Amino acid sequence: MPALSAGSGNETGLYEMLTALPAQLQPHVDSQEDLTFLWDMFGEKSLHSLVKGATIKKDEHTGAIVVARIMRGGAADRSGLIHVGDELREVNGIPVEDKRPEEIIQILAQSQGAITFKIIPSIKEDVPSKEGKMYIKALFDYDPFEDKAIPCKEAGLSFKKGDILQIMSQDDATWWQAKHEGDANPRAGLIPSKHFQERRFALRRPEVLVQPLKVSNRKSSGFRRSFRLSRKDKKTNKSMYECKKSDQYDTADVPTYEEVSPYRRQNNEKYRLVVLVGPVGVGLNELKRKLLISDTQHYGVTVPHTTRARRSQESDGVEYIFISKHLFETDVQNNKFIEYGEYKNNYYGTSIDSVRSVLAKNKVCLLDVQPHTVKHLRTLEFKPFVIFIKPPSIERLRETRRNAKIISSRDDQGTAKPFTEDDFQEMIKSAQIMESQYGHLFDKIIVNDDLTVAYNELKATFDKLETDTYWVPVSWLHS
Ligand SMILES: Nc1ncnc2c1ncn2[C@@H]1O[C@H](COP(=O)(O)OP(=O)(O)OP(=O)(O)O)[C@@H](O)[C@H]1O
Repeated sequence: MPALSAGSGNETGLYEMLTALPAQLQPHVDSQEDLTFLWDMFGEKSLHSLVKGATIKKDEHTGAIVVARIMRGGAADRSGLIHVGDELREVNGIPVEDKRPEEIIQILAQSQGAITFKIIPSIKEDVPSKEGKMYIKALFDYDPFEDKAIPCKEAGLSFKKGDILQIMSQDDATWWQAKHEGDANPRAGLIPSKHFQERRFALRRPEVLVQPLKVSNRKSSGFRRSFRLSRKDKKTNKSMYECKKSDQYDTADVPTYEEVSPYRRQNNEKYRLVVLVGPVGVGLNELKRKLLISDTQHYGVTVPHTTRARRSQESDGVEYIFISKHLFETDVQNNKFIEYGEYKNNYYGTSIDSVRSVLAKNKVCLLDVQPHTVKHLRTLEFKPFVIFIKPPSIERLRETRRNAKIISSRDDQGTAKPFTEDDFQEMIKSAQIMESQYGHLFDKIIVNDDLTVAYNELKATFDKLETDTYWVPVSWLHS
């Protein structure tokens, strides 16, 4: 650890901080905002690892060189000797008050052996915080080296969508400090705060986020056997299943971070709802069917509602729940449907109660919906686990789907037809849009290339879901 010794005697509160080994410098750190450089120190206990410790800046008003930021868990933080706002007076006996930060870099770069810092502590007391107890799930990819706003790129923490981060400090409203969950390295890195990132996304949104899920002008998209139904009505080219029309565009959603907590299902709890999402024809029904027949006692699916007349071979509550148009419309008004739509002058829909009834039988409910409805299902009651079934490359689609058939609304009878090249292209395009627009809601992505491989992966995912611990939104854990 850096040693602390008395200052020059007559200056009360003046520190000298000694580091045991030469400092490692970051001479090419960009000088952005008001921050100028980052110094690194070796602690006695980590002689072989470079530990980034703190950043400094020139105070705009006083011109003093002050400590701008202490990286949580780094050597400076663990030494407990320096704090944000402390003034740096000397480096190796050389006064730095009138120096520019770049010149201080030079002094440090030329230093050999132990480095002595002379620091005047700031008067401000550290406010105790609940640091290190908050976890967030990142909903976007972040690379500090691509970020023009970050005050110090080297101090940044890169992460990928879906990573779990432990928040170490929220003292700064713009730049939080965080580390990857489970990372043995105690030092935190800078990440944009939620508020700051939301503002940036909001400014960028026109190109990046608002991309309606409209694939082409072709009126394809089959009538789904599962009553996910078609994406668009054949004649009107309108989505048949809609909760709220505006949801399709999700302009209000700016995915940045979500606070999460670990959750493991207890034996006496209901199963988590499993939501399957994917483009038309990707094989959702096929995978769902295989799961269902693998254990009919364990897996279940919802029974859809319809206003069409019951056929002689059908039973109410088996193929469909048959209800009147009036009742259906009342239920729509009362938000009873997760999705609903109109096909050939009849309504079809999946009700929230139909999901509840599967779960009440102590079964795993397999539900496939359009991705924009997922956010309505993300509740404490359902704790949904969302699986995106993704198509493989177009070459693999051509190879694997040679004998497969798609039910297309281009055919009024809803009969199955072999896949066309257009079907493949639309499937891939639609999957890309789904992933870019809703990828932050997916807990798992399974590529349906070889059916058996995809099924085995799906089955393994289900098995783990029942026993393993997962990060879920904190709001799901407290009623
Ligand atoms: N991995 C695969 N390899 C080969 N054929 C597949 C594969 N997955 C699914 N299929 C076949 O592709 C066709 C479409 O699959 P499926 O009906 O399950 O798609 P879907 O996504 O549920 O679409 P829809 O909701 O329109 O029915 C079926 O003939 C199915 O057997």
